[in-house]
Amino acid sequence: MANEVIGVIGGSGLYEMEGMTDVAQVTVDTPFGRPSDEYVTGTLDGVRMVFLPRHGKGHRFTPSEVNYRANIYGMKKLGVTRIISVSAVGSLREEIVPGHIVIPDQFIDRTRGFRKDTFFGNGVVGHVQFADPVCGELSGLLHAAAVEVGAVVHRGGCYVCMEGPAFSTRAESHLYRSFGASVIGMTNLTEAKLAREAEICYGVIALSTDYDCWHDAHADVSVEAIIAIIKSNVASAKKIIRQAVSRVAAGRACACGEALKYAIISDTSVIPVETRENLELIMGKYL
Ligand SMILES: CSC[C@H]1O[C@H](OP(=O)(O)O)[C@H](O)[C@@H]1O
Ligand SMILES: Nc1ncnc2[nH]cnc12
Repeated sequence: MANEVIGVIGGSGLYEMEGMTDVAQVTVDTPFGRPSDEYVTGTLDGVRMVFLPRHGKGHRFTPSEVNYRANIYGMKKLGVTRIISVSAVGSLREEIVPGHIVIPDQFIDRTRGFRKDTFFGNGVVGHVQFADPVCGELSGLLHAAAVEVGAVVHRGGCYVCMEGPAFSTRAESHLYRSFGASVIGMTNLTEAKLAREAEICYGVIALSTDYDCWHDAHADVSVEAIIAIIKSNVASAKKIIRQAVSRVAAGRACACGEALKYAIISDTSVIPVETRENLELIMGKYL
């Protein structure tokens, strides 16, 4: 585990990670602007960790305002090779009861282009594979950890990533159900894309907090109800992280660490100097 650093991005209701030792607050500068907050570095059961609250402490950024590029860049700069996202999601399936955990393995993009969701552009073009958008190895660990701590967990499932910040209309909620999707949220797809481009493994612990607004026998989603469920389940999410982190092996057997190897199509001899400098950390070895 010597060189492995695990990042945790905390979503709604998870603004800090207790239990770490050697804790430090780190401000990270990036070519893409400011991350959501200071990163908190430390050690959890002997494993080096970096924590970042996605919406900032005090929940200051909407899902569209979060600077996902800066957040992922900062993780890379701090040496993170695997990111665990903890997120609140609405359930689109009867069997995913509020309080259950889902480890999603697919996404549907319903964002509207307001977010910067790629490091490419400004003279360098690349296309990463994204057929399997989360790291299978890390997701397997998260699933096993959830089982071990006694959570009710669903392995796999499709996460619809909507723009927000308003929740869905009832017609949209039924539409997503007709797609066969499992859960809905507003953040994870954007992060997963950038993590892939940064060659960082990405896995999600999604906490089902509500039945969105499709279910006749349950109240429509509200922030109040979401927060209540998060409060009673956040301890379980933290246990899952701790359990998963203790099982992470040194070295990665997955392909996430080479995601850019065959992705860049630009003639690297014509990449502008500033672009090259900004992307040195992310893809310098390929340019
Ligand atoms: C507070 S309800 C909606 C909010 O919760 C989820 O956030 P996160 O993914 O950061 O846990 C959802 O995506 C919305 O941003
Ligand atoms: N129903 C819902 N829609 C979108 N994001 C959510 N996060 C938690 N519940 C949600």
